[in-house]
Amino acid sequence: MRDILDLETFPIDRPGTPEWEALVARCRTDLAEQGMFNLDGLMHPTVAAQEALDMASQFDTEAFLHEREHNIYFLKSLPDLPADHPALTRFRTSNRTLCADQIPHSALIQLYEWPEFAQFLAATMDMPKLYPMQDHMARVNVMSYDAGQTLNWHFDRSEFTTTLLLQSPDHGGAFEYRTDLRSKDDPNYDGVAQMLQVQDDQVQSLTLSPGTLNVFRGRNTAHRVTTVQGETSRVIAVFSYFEQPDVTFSPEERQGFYGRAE
Ligand SMILES: O=C(O)CCC(=O)C(=O)O
Ligand SMILES: [Fe+2]
Repeated sequence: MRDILDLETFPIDRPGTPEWEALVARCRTDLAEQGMFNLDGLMHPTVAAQEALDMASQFDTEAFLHEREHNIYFLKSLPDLPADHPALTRFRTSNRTLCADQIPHSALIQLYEWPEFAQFLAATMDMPKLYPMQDHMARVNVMSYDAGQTLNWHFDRSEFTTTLLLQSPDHGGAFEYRTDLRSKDDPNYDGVAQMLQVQDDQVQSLTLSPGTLNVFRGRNTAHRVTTVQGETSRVIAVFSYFEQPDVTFSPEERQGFYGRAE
C-alpha cells in the first residue's frame, strides 16, 4: 500500500497507534466543525495521474453517459411540496461513469479492499465498522467530466460520501457545498430554495488536488461540481461502504445508475 498511499503523512496502516489516533481525532473534529475532512495527497499524485491515464480510453469507449435533468432530491416530486416550489427547480447533470467491474486491476480497487482503509473511515465517522459492498459494479465508481459537463445540486443518499480525485481539470470543476442545509428533523425547503436561487452566503467552494481524499456529510450537505472547462477532464473516484455487510443494488438500480444490470 506504500506504493499507492502516503502512509508517512497519513498512518492509516497503523491502527491504534498514537499517530493513527491523532489523525482520526483531527478528521472527527473537521467533520464535526466543517462537515468535511480532506487528506491532501493521500494517494501519491503520480499514482493518481497514472490511474486517470489508464482509464482514459475506457471512458471514451465503455463508460456510461449519465445525462439527465433532476432536482436536488433526485425525485420526481415530494409529497409535502407543491410541484412549482422553487426547492424543486431542475438542473442538468452530465458525466461519464466507470464501475468497479471495469477497473478490476486498478489501485483504487486495492485501496477499497484494504481493511485498514475501511477501519480508518469507520473511526472518523464514529461507526463501529464499515463493510465493502458485495455489488460488483457499485462498490467503486469513477466519474469523468469533460468540458461542458457538470454534476448539479443534490443531496446524497448515504450519510457520508468518500471521494478521491485522480485528475484536475484546467478550469471549472470546483466542488461547491453548503453544509447542514437540512437536518433529519427539518427539510428546510425555503432554505434549499434560497440556496438554489444563489442567495445563500454559506455556500463554499473547494478545488481538490489530485490524490486528495475528501469525506463529507453528503446527506445534509447540498453539493455540486461546477461545469468543467478546457481540454483536461476532471476524474474522481467514489467509494461506497455500508454499516452492514454484503449490501448490493437491485438489478433495477444498476440499470438506472449505470445503464446495465450486469
Ligand atoms: O465529484 C465530486 O467531487 C462529488 C461527487 C458526488 O457528489 C457524488 O458522487 O455524489
Ligand atoms: Fe454527491
